[in-house]
Amino acid sequence: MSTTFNAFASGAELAEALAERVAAALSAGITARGGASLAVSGGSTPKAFFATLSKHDIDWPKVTVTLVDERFVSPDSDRSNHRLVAENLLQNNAAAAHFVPLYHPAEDVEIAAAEASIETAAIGQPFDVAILGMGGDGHTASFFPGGSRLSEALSPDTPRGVITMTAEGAGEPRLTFTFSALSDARLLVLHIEGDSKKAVLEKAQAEGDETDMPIRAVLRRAASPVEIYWAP
Ligand SMILES: O=C1O[C@H](COP(=O)(O)O)[C@@H](O)[C@H](O)[C@H]1O
Repeated sequence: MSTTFNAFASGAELAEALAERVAAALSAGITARGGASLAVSGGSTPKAFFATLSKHDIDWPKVTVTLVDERFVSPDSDRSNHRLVAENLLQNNAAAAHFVPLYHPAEDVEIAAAEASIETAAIGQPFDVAILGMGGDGHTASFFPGGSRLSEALSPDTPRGVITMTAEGAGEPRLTFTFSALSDARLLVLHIEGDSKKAVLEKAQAEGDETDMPIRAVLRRAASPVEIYWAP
């Protein structure tokens, strides 16, 4: 599928433009289907974008927000993507949105993933918007190089849903939507910042094995066009 590269002079300019793009896509989804869905990434990159989007005038009660991936940690952990979203996105006007977490306080991560799959199945699919990030190792969502269930997560034969992942570079066990659940989002964005991430992207765009840099699966065979948003 195609990719487009949108470069901005600063993270603040990127946040404004991306929030504008996402707000328009969510409003279009609400007009067309009565509600809209937004799956967002965690990590350090999206904070400014979240803060900007949270102030947009959207019919937020009709928006369902979930996470692309999550660590198996409770929402009070500073490693929690749920916490990041609660503190930065579900604020201001966006406080009225409906949030569906991936983490559940289950006995183990497999049970949490099963519960997350059931609850997120109620969100209309495909997602109206999915915002992916990318780590310095070329992971996206929790598709980590060397991940315990990487080939299953990336396989087009694996249905939509949430599965577990463990990997050396991942820290805690992870919960992640499968490739099938993310790659056909009506608006599919890869949001990265910094020169080092641009270099990682360029490496991913060159030849090489998908499992070495799982972002390649998205760049090469996502069902939807990938809009890359980058700032230094
Ligand atoms: O582990 C994660 O990392 C990636 C990238 O995070 P960043 O801190 O380098 O921006 C993120 O997209 C993913 O959601 C998160 O769980």
